[in-house]
Amino acid sequence: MAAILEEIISHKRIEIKSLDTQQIIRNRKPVSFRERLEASDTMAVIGEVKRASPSRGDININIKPEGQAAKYVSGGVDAISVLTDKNYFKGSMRDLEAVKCAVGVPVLNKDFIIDERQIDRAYLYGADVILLIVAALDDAALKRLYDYAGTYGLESIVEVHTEAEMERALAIGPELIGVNNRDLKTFEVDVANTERLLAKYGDASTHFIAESGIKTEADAERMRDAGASALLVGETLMRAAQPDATIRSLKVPRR
Ligand SMILES: O=P(O)(O)OC[C@@H](O)[C@@H](O)c1c[nH]c2ccccc12
Repeated sequence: MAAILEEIISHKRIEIKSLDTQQIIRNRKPVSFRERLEASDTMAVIGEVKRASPSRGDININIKPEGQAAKYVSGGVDAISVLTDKNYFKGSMRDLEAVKCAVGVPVLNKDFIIDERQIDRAYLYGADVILLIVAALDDAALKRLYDYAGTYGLESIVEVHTEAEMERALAIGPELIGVNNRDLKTFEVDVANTERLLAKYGDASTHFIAESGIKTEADAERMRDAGASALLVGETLMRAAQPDATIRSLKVPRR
């Protein structure tokens, strides 16, 4: 496993020790991102609320997440991702809750999920979608957490970076696969990673979401031509003077 990811996960193991097992009343039906994606005739865009990151340092730490989310919605965003990891990304579950209260589009809890209690918490704070990072989980845990999220009606984006991870992801038959263009070992970002992986696996009956390093309309077209039907965009939107205009430019027509 990549060095930084390893460090984040070992910190996460300590952090989750203080999470309680709780009886959760399952009276909320999550909003489907997959349905929205399937109904869209343009590239779907997931806008991310990301205050900081280990590779970029502080990006926009004093942002009001609900205000940023409202700008994304006015640009026609299809979902909003909220980084909730505190230590490395300066986010929180309160950021997620604030966004959920402010918007109607599906909300993704972006974190390093290794335990069922984090999924309980995601549901409790209003998430509709969670992220499962293949590189952070063994096959049994990946399957177990994927199925557990499903019991809440939460959708999972299963994230891969390499061919080996793609094979492991496809083995559980997920509806949504995120292809990360960022190498968590070197922090290098290369949108050609999605092109390489989808050239080989693009025929699989799943939706592919291109993640990281997407800046321009030309990038969006490249990801579309590679076979992605959605984009996950963080830094570009967090730094944009007008995130709504940027989102509009990324929602390129589907093939
Ligand atoms: O800011 P960018 O380059 O647009 O990237 C967004 C998103 O892909 C990135 O934040 C991300 C992808 N996978 C993750 C896993 C954990 C934390 C963060 C991420």
